[in-house]
Amino acid sequence: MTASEGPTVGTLVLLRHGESDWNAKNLFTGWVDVDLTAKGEGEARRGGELLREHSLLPDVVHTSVMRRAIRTAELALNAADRHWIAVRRSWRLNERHYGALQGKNKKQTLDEYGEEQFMLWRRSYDTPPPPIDDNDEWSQVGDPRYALLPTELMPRTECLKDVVERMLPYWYDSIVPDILAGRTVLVAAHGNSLRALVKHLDQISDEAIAKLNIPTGIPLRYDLDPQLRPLTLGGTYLDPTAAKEAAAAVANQGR
Ligand SMILES: O=C(O)[C@@H](CO)OP(=O)(O)O
Repeated sequence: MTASEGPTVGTLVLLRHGESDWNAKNLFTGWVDVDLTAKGEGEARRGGELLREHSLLPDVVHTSVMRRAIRTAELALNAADRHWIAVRRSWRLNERHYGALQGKNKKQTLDEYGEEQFMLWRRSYDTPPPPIDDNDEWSQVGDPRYALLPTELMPRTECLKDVVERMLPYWYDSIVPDILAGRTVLVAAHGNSLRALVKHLDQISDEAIAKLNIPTGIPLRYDLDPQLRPLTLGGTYLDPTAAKEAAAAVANQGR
């Protein structure tokens, strides 16, 4: 980690949702709107306690439009006694759309396609999985929450590059103004949408981002300078030991 000198303009806190039903079942999830497990609810509450213990109290929260992120934000903010802050949501913070892999078991996919193809789909920057069929039971076509989304923006699959491209307009238009106003901003989202944001913030190369995994439920703090560059590259997890272990577990999924 390197630190640069200079004034802080604002503080960003990234929080990946707690364990979901499909994390527990080891299934590719993407845009499927699964709920938190009891363990995931506990992780979300613990995330909020960490915020309180570190006096890191959000003024505003941005979430995806998916239940697991929305509920994580609510549970965490409740635990931090900040349940009353302003909330904004966008599909642009959604998890990466996992295409035809949605609903598939990660271990079975690894066994069927082999390590190289599995990791290409999971962690390469620019290789999306095959697109999901509109009639697939795990397709989001027809989901009312995307009714106003122009058809050409509705993904059928995404690689991380696609996520960076669809996430950045929301970052610049909605999150950055809150940061520049000096607010402490909580973003409650997903493993891959947060990897996309961290890639942008830390200017991580297309190759190196493959190795970065974000643990569930542990707040990651970024203090940003006026150019929105992190004062500490990689940010700071509020519980670094737990974060290291949990990130390694994410990396090993499927095995
Ligand atoms: O299934 C998913 O949508 C994601 C996050 O849970 O998984 P992965 O870490 O394999 O990209």
